[in-house]
Amino acid sequence: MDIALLGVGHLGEAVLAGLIDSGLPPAQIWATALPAERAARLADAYGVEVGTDNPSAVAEADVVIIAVPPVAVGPLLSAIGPSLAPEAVVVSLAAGVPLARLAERLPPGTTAVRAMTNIAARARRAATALAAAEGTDLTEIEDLFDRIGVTVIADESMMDLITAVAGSGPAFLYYLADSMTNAAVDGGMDPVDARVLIDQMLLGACLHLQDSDEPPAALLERIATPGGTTEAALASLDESNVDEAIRAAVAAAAERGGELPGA
Ligand SMILES: NC(=O)C1=CN([C@@H]2O[C@H](COP(=O)(O)OP(=O)(O)OC[C@H]3O[C@@H](n4cnc5c(N)ncnc54)[C@H](O)[C@@H]3O)[C@@H](O)[C@H]2O)C=CC1
Ligand SMILES: O=C(O)[C@@H]1CCC=N1
Repeated sequence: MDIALLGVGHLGEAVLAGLIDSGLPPAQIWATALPAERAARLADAYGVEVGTDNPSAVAEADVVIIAVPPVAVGPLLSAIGPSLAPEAVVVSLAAGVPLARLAERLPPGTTAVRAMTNIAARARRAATALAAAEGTDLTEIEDLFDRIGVTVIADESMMDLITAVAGSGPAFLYYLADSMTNAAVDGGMDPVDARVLIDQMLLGACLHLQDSDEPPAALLERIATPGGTTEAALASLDESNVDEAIRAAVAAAAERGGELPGA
């Protein structure tokens, strides 16, 4: 399968790195990035063809992955439309750009897919949701995204909410990591030790959560020894309405997905 990856920025580079790490031959990937100096740097770093000419990059591609900002999706699709192979599948990673909008800009009959993934693609631990018109065979695209993590098929009506929890989601954890690290360092902990311990705590907790069939609330109770330190922390979080704040943050991200220029 030949893949074009257009607009390799933060997310695109994570996807590129993950795909190559998964064993996808670099010769099967044609990427684009701007400006030309960035394209050259990426080509050196990953050993793939990286140029700035989108129509040339898609000419041989079976799958075209769009990783440009939402506002740039429409013009990009119009530019590549005439060069797309007749059976090409176009997968947009852009937040908030509906399938209908993709279809409007593509040649009639082109298969369009929305994929919401995240920055953990680099570590091949992305959480990806795919949405497409009813009846679309997503097997090949699912296999492709399975190389860089876990993939689910979703209804398009869920994509803004999925963007909030899966696409933006890692930022919520980095926010927590940042706050905890600052608290540890402010309390006198060595910054290197704080980083090592907090990274490992997050990784271990997430692996345990993924391994367990129990809901997060049940795992949380097991840490909270009656009358102990965790209870004190949880009471403080509740007093600050952190649950409400997280729900509001998810809602704000989802709402923004519906408002993005390009949507
Ligand atoms: N950053 C993330 O963690 C996530 C991002 N997304 C989506 O991925 C897309 C990219 O986001 P980021 O990587 O954060 O943005 P970014 O700004 O880091 O990357 C976009 C890249 O596209 C390039 N670009 C723009 N127009 C181009 C064109 N016509 N041809 C070639 N390259 C072009 C830009 O130079 C830039 O390097 C967005 O649509 C965003 O909604 C989705 C999920 C997670
Ligand atoms: O912040 C954004 O708009 C993109 C989409 C999800 C994560 N980053």
